[in-house]
Amino acid sequence: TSAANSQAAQGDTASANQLAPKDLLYQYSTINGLIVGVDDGDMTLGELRKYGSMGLGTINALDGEMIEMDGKFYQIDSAGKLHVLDDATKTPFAVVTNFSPTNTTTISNVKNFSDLAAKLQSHFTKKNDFYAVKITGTFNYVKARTVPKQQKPYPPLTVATSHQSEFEFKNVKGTLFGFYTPKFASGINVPGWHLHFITDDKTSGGHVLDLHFDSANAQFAELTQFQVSLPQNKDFQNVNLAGDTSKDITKAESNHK
Ligand SMILES: C[C@@H](O)[C@](C)(O)C(=O)O
Ligand SMILES: [Zn+2]
Repeated sequence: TSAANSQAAQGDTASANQLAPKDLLYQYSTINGLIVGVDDGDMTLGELRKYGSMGLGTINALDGEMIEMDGKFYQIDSAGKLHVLDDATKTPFAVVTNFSPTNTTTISNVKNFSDLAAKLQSHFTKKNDFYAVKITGTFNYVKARTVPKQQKPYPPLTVATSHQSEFEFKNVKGTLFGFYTPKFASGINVPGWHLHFITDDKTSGGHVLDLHFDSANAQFAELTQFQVSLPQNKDFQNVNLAGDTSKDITKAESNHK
């Protein structure tokens, strides 16, 4: 009947325009997948955008760092150069959200990464939610890395990151974006803070290893929904993901020097 058809049409329209909930953390694959070298995925960035407008990750063959800003995906390659990624690009690991910050604050006198983490956490009311944060401003110093493209058979992430390029930005205008994952989800995602960086002039950036700055603006979103899309390829489905990877995650994700 025409009523049923119009109802169905409305339904289709709604689903077509349906944005993922603003309190959802959506990820494709797990950090343990990358840790053991599952560096190819089947999720395209065009598909990933349906779940979030802001995010981070990498692209197939672990070819550099990826950051999503307002629905646009960027790669920072091992030379530290930024490229716009097209929707057909695939990712083996990405974390996104429809970023709708619920509160904004100024973060000041940040000495290093762990000081930033402590200052951010002081704004959290709940210890076991996920959070997204966007930090904008001029940073006195940002140290960021980019991983080089890997060849098959892909090595563990700790091996790939042992060949990473590191870049030091001084008095740089840019944006840090990333997520806080509670420790209980370690292995599915990176426990604590995982931040990527993009310069305002969109020429460079990377995975944040360390930083210090006088003052910047921070916007937070509390994420109470958590969705993991599990790759159905044999690479992911055949590996053992049950090991304790906490030491490897720390080694691969944090600053060494
Ligand atoms: C490419 C990697 O450096 C990644 C996914 O950003 C990470 O593990 O931090
Ligand atoms: Zn990263």
